[in-house]
Amino acid sequence: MSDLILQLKNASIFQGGSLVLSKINLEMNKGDFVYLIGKTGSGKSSFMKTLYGDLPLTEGEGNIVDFNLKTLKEKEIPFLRRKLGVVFQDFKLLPDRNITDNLLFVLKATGWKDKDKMNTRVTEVLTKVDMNTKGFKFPHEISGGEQQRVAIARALLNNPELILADEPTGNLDPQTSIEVMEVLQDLSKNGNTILMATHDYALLLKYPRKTLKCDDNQVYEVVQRKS
Ligand SMILES: Nc1ncnc2c1ncn2[C@@H]1O[C@H](COP(=O)(O)OP(=O)(O)OP(=O)(O)O)[C@@H](O)[C@H]1O
Repeated sequence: MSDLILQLKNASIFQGGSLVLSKINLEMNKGDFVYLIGKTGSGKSSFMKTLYGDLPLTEGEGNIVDFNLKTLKEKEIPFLRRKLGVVFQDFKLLPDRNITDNLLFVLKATGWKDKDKMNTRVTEVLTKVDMNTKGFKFPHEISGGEQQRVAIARALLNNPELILADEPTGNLDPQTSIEVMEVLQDLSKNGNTILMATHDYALLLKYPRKTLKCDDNQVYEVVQRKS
């Protein structure tokens, strides 16, 4: 099996007919961690949306976890999403049920049937983010950082081949951002592949990794200087 998880060749991204990003070229292999940075409105979210099938790719080529983004059909999108773990800035937990039920809901929706296996899987992912003792709590009863850790656990449920994190620390204070970042770093050390959009430069300095910048409709690699 190839280690290539994501490949974009001259991929251009449009919103409402306007060019947002032109001719992106990118390869990500299993285990890579890549940052996507850029000012507000520079196209980070549009880039992410294209990768999880929310925005069609109309120009250039794109392959992600064995799906062709150019020919992706509406009915294939749920199957693409099952191979991706998507984490958003605003956590997107269901407010009307506790943490365990939030995760069980996703397992049910993605075809899991065996109750014991489902409970085991929920325990496994909550343990990875150190939230296993809080499964009975409702989202409003835990902090923002804890909610984001649960959202990461939810993204891990189906063993995704690629984690797409769109400003995962955008709503968190600096200390809590570091706690969430430590979780992502641990996942990366354990072989997970992660693309993270952020505008938090403090995190880039603390955890230097390959960095792509969206600016002036282009995406280019930024080389961080070691001080
Ligand atoms: N649904 C839409 N229809 C039309 N234009 C859009 C739409 N969504 C975003 N845009 C435009 O596309 C450009 C890129 O927006 P995008 O949200 O991808 O940027 P971003 O870098 O993620 O910004 P932010 O950090 O604020 O989320 C902006 O000019 C924005 O106004």
